[in-house]
Amino acid sequence: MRAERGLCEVLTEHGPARVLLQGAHHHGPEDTPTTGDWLAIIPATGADPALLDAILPRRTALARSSADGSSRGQVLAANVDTVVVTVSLAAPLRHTRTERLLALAWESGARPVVALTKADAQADPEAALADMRQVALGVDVILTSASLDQGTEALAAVVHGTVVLLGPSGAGKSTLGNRLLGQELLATGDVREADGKGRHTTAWRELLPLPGGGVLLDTPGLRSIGLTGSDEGLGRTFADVEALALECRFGDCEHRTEPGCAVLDAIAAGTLGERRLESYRKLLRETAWQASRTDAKARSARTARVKSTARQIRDMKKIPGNRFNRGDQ
Ligand SMILES: Nc1nc2c(ncn2[C@@H]2O[C@H](COP(=O)(O)OP(=O)(O)OP(=O)(O)O)[C@@H](O)[C@H]2O)c(=O)[nH]1
Ligand SMILES: [Zn+2]
Repeated sequence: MRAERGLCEVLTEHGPARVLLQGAHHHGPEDTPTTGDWLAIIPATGADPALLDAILPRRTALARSSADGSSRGQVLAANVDTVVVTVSLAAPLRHTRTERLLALAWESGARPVVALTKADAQADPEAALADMRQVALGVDVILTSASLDQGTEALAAVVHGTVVLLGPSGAGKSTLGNRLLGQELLATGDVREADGKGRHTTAWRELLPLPGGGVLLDTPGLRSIGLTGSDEGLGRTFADVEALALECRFGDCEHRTEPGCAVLDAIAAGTLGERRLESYRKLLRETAWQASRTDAKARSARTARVKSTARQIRDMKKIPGNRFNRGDQ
């Protein structure tokens, strides 16, 4: 359920228990339990406390790179199935931020869903919905309003397993979480303003059971998460741009002024928004920087691999009737 220095709280078949982390489990993120992990523990005997034996392999891992620049990211939550990217309609939409969170979700191995919150605060929520569907490709986008009691069931229908809510402060994550839980278990902005404690008072790590099955995972660390040093997640988020880029004449096309650039052609034709390309570039720069910081060699190897694959695909296409050009490659 939660891990603090040297100690973690777990749920066992007999209820909650405290487990001591031994020295061997303090080396890296893979050896440190995090919320959502499955652990093998050595039960307490007599005066001896329960001990951590092993962390089971993680199906998914939401991570951010460590602030000290060390090469391994900090895993903020393990085994998350659904990431609800929460976007408030009460403020101007900032798509790059949404795309960053979508990339992070794909990267983790979980399935993202977008929840548009505060639909009551929008003059034209349907237009915002249509807009978001262009940003969140291949992702369910659900319009919700806690004030109007809208969208909770639709959202509950598309989330499964272990669920986390990601989004900026004030987006309505806690409010939405309470709707999914069917109880006021998370402190929302109103409460925080009333008791004067300010933001981020949800300073616990918890797994809260959802009425339809699964759990809601709420950890404070997830509230300020950024991108980790890999761009697989970006590839999923910007599948439209990446597919076009494969059609560019030059394998290392930067889609700026190059002739035969399929990306620029699509922008000129109005089938790809310019903002989308800018966002893609910005996030690529971020991951490139993160990646070069964490593992420059792996990064350049990957870049070379992608380029040569793109080149091969293009070369094959130039040869009519090429056996590699039948659509099954
Ligand atoms: N009008 C309107 N306001 C809402 C809605 N949902 C949440 N709010 C308000 O938005 C504010 C922030 O909501 P929270 O749920 O606390 O937001 P949060 O994302 O959990 O914020 P942090 O804990 O700071 O990350 C509160 O004052 C809520 O009452 C909604 O559907 N409509
Ligand atoms: Zn191009």
